[in-house]
Amino acid sequence: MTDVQLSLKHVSVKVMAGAEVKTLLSDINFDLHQGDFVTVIGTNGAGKSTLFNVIGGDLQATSGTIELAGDRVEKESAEKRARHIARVFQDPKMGTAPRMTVSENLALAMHRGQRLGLRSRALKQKQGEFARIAAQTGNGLEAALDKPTEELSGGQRQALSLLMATMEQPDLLLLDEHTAALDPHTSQAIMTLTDKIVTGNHLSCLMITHQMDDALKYGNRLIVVDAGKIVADYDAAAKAKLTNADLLEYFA
Ligand SMILES: Nc1ncnc2c1ncn2[C@@H]1O[C@H](COP(=O)(O)OP(=O)(O)OP(=O)(O)O)[C@@H](O)[C@H]1O
Repeated sequence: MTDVQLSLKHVSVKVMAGAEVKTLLSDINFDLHQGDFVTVIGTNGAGKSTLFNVIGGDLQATSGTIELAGDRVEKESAEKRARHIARVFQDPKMGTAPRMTVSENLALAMHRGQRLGLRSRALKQKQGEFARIAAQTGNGLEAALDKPTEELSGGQRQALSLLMATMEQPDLLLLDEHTAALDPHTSQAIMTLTDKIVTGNHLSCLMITHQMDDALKYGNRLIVVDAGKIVADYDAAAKAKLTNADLLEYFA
């Protein structure tokens, strides 16, 4: 576990807010190693999503460098960085094409970039494989392969987003409060699936969550973002000793 998969050095993001310069991220230094599963917590407005946006290229760093899977990417567009990064958002509607069926969505995600084709014969040939993949979710997705995703439950749709995001082993997986819109039971089911996929495939992953129990339970490292800075970084051993109450102090 020594390969650095993501490295941010002196990354700052400043934007103009009216006549004033607003600092969104300030001198972020952070290395993520291959297979690290890091939970990210912090108050509303702390800069967690901004951190994901600057890693993903939706926001450009004002200064500093970002290295991803050995490539310098801080000047690259979000589209170019997408070859390395998969992201799952809070809204289950964001990750799938609503009018397309589950099978069609899986076909689009398969072989990232090289589309499998959406002709019915090609899809039929893959039904067995799609059913096997969908069955991992444990929520009946395999019985809904021919349904448009807009007819799925939020939990099924988010499970599909997660499967699609991770199908081709991204260099980096960004989970942006991906269980926040789900009921507690469904949220836990998606977290169980997330853990299975991330740890089972040894993926490098950053996961933002407001659920302190999940921040403690999952992953091998925990970081705290506050006012645009990483103010705490707990490795697996330190994280194992943390309690819910310790984390809540960051929100006092
Ligand atoms: N493009 C932008 N221009 C100006 N301000 C921005 C921009 N993007 C984010 N901000 C501001 O930066 C701060 C950090 O926002 P961010 O969304 O990263 O917080 P967060 O930690 O993800 O919060 P939450 O937990 O509420 O999702 C906020 O004050 C937000 O309004």
